[in-house]
Amino acid sequence: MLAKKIGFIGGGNMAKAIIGGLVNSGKIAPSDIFVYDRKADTNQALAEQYGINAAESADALAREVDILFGAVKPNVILKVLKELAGSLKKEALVVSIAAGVTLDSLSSVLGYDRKIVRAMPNTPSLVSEGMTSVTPNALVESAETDEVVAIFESFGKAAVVDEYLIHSVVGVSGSAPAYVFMFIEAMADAAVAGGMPRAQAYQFAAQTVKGAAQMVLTTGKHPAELKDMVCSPGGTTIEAVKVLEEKGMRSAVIEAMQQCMAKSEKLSRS
Ligand SMILES: NC(=O)C1=CN([C@@H]2O[C@H](COP(=O)(O)OP(=O)(O)OC[C@H]3O[C@@H](n4cnc5c(N)ncnc54)[C@H](OP(=O)(O)O)[C@@H]3O)[C@@H](O)[C@H]2O)C=CC1
Ligand SMILES: O=C(O)[C@@H]1CCC=N1
Repeated sequence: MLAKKIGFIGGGNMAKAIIGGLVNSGKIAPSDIFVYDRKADTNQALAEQYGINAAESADALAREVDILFGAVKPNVILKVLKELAGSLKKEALVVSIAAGVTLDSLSSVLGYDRKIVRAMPNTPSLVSEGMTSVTPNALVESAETDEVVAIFESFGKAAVVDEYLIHSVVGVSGSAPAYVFMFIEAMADAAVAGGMPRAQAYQFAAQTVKGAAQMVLTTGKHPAELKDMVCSPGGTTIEAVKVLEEKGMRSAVIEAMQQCMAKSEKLSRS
């Protein structure tokens, strides 16, 4: 059990995924989790769903917690953290999950003596399959970094990365569930076109993506070798592979991710 009080400023999609993952892990008591969103109904819904505490204000939450997650949009996070900085406990650690907001800009509003971690999680955290990067500033001790990694590992995988790699992380895991959902939706559409009921099509497509991912993670084989194992000579799969190559699937994915990473870089300069 983690004997720390953890707070969330912002109770939107990502905060909900982390809170859900943490509570489901059983590694922290829901009574040690606090949330403050500017919408009262969001606070109430999260408190009811997960048995956590809804704080009365951002300041009240900041005074209470040992680890504070900044889970508001990148364009407001600096203003929000600046306003509550004076209420934080001296030793409290701040974890920002905002895309494109650098450790330096976070320090500029929280104080250069504040322990800060930049993290980039993703929404599969909600089903305990998250992938999160963790980047501490120089003041964070290694035991504290381990603690933050352990928090994220309670609902998935986590790894420490250098700050310059965060743009790649945004592209390959932070934003990536969206592209995978589009892929699943497109596969299901084709199955529906072939006559399969919609719900069954989603089940077949999603389980196949999950199984293929599991093969990459557990067999140690190159993805190309795994693809070759599916392509029977003169068979069905190679026909699909040919069309995906003709339509430029690989370059579409690479270019899409490069745009995503470029936006992450642009956000960090603004
Ligand atoms: N969604 C994702 O997959 C991922 C998101 N992130 C990062 O997580 C952060 C949150 O993203 P996401 O959850 O998608 O966004 P959401 O818009 O879903 O959540 C943000 C929440 O914060 C609320 N909020 C805004 N201002 C304040 C304030 N001053 N005080 C308290 N609450 C406030 C918003 O309310 P309102 O709706 O009224 O504005 C909203 O409910 C972003 O910085 C994003 O970069 C990182 C990785 C993945
Ligand atoms: O779209 C966004 O900006 C956020 C960051 C990573 C995933 N969602």
